[in-house]
Amino acid sequence: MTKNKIIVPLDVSNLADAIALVEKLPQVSFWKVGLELFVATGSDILKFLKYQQKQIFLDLKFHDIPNTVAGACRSASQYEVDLLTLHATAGKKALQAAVEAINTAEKPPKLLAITVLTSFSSRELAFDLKIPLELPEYALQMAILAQESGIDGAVCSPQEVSQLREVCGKDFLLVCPGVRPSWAKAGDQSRVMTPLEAIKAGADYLVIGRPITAAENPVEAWERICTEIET
Ligand SMILES: O=c1ccn([C@@H]2O[C@H](COP(=O)(O)O)[C@@H](O)[C@H]2O)c(=O)[nH]1
Repeated sequence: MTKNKIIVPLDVSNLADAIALVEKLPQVSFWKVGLELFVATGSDILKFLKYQQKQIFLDLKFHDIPNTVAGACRSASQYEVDLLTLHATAGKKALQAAVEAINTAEKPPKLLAITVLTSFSSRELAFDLKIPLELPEYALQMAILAQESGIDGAVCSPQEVSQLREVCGKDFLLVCPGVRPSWAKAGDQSRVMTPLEAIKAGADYLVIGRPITAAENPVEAWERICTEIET
């Protein structure tokens, strides 16, 4: 079912607001917990989502030396979340250490490597970060690095997903934020596509936040997106 492909981020600053959002949208089966909420509430929100039998994407984007990344992944594994992120730019040794660290967990999460944050434009990548490759090529190289290190999948913009799918194959999980229906504002996202375009391009999951959570009527926004994808 297409709606199971949509992950909604709980980008709020406290547990009460997070619970209110989950209760407002009982149709959503997959929620993302990111830095803002996890730093504020720790594992309480994860326990709540587990109790509600929701799937959980813990998006903490680890980026550190191999030993520290491994320790963070080991600690995160205890929560039995479904997806967990780290940056591909942490490098091969850190990626491999992460894979090894979660292997001993009872129910290890799928690890996803961030390729290039969807808020980045080509211009920022070239001029601010001084990356000498074109953005799509750089995102692809980050995904290949992750795959060769044993990581399960990547987070990328929908604009790069078809190329990553072609090179990395059907079993490599591709999760896309930077998704905007035609009627929603892009905000700080630079590399966007509509939900239908992103699915057609080969994304396994779409992360759609503000178009739903900041809408006047989140339930209506969710249903509108599901209808757009299904038709
Ligand atoms: O490259 C990335 C990686 C993660 N994100 C996260 O996804 C959501 C997107 O929310 P919107 O409101 O739909 O913009 C947010 O939690 C980000 O931290 C991303 O946007 N890009």
